[in-house]
Amino acid sequence: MQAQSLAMVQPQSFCESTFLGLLQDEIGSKNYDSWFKNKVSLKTEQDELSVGVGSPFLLNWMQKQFRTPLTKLARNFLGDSARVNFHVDAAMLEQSRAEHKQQTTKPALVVPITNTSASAQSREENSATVAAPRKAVPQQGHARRTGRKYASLADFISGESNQLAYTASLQACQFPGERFNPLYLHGNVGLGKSHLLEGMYKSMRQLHPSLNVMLINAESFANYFTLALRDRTLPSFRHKFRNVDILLVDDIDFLEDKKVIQEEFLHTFRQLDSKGCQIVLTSDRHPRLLTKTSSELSTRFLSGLVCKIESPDKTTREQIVQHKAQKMNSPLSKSVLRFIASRFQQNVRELEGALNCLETHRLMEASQTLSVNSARKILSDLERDCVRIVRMADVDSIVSEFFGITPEEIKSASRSRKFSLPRMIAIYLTRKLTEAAYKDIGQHFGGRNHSTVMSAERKVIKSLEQGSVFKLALKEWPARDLVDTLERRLLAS
Ligand SMILES: Nc1ncnc2c1ncn2[C@@H]1O[C@H](COP(=O)(O)OP(=O)(O)OP(=O)(O)O)[C@@H](O)[C@H]1O
Repeated sequence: MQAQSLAMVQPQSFCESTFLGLLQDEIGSKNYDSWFKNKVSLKTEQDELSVGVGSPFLLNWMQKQFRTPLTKLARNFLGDSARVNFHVDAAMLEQSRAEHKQQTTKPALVVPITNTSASAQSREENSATVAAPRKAVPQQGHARRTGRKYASLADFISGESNQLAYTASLQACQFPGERFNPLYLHGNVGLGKSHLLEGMYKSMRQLHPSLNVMLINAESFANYFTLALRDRTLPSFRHKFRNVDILLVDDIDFLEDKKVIQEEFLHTFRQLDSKGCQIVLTSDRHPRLLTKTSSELSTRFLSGLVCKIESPDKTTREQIVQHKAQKMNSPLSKSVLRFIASRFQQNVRELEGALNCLETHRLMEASQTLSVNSARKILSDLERDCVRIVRMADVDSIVSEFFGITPEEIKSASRSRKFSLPRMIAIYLTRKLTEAAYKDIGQHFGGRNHSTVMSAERKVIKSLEQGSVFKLALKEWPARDLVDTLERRLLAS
């Protein structure tokens, strides 16, 4: 479209493309491309121009930044009384959510589970990741790329918190099936388990192009299995999964409580294991904490190397943030990056979120950099929105569900270990995650006194400090893993 100068335009009937062309001239192509191109909807009614945007967050920003040029321009079309109003456009909101979801879903390739013999396909075609077929019905024919870029091991920052997992991953890539089999990586959310798995996938395919490497998440495995059952294509399903050379499975905890699928996975596991194929699994918890997984399967997970990934220490966090900022070409200063690393300590996804947030603000302000004070202000807003409130009743239900007892039994007078261990842990978690005082906690847990509550709390702290194991009947759980798992569930509930 020919650019027209804003000043030259006389009141005329509204034409969206002309309006947008003029807007581009007015605010500059960069701003136009960033905030308007395919990102807004326009409607006019009498002297009002309605601008629809894709999120509530954008709404404020657009009002602040662009009301003046939009109003000025709208007057040329709608007359001197022209007004501009902004709203969140439901369709655009939906679309931006869908796009965001697409960008953040992990799987990349769809492997066909068909009746055609997998042996007819080349090994190269078989090396693939498998997407959860929630909507997409598996395609007939060859594996299809969806354009996802895999994380690479070169971008993984190693430090004390993940050194063992990182080294073991490198070893598994170099010597698949020879060193640690299975390799089981576990840790809290956002600590890099999927990153390592994808990195291994990429590296294994480069190092061993003749091997058939499969990366899949457990949910996809379950979905494909269900489809194969429905479509009576179990033989080809089994052929596909039991004929790989390397199997990398993300989020194996997804199979908890899914007996039939666990059974199927066990057979796949056994078959691959018997051939010495490398298997790598990731999970949010230690194999012993997979309480709803058959012991046959969970003991197999324990039979190789189990590595825990911890939250990164300060130095590693700083290195991660710097590395990510560099990859984004962000000019944020070292002090701002260090500030991010000091503020978000639990998981790397949060670090990334904070970095993205600050970088977006910087872009919106069209400034070269950002001061630590502005970063502090922006991130406190972000943190305030993320606070989760845990109630005592939440602790009751999460802890009792884990131990297979009722909330009433936790609060009962019984001193049996079956109830006293869950009670002790529930008291510790209540003290840690709620604002409740000892007296109120005691009251809540069956009218116990202040010193009983303090003593329960102290016992758990001691077990955590000593790295002890909690024993109940025939089961054993590393104290730290058990408490972390319950805490994570509570914070996610
Ligand atoms: N050590 C690291 N170095 C560089 N990036 C990291 C590191 N750890 C995590 N990340 C990044 O943090 C983000 C979250 O990591 P990832 O998705 O692998 O976490 P996860 O442990 O699989 O979490 P979940 O259990 O929620 O799936 C990713 O973008 C990943 O690249």
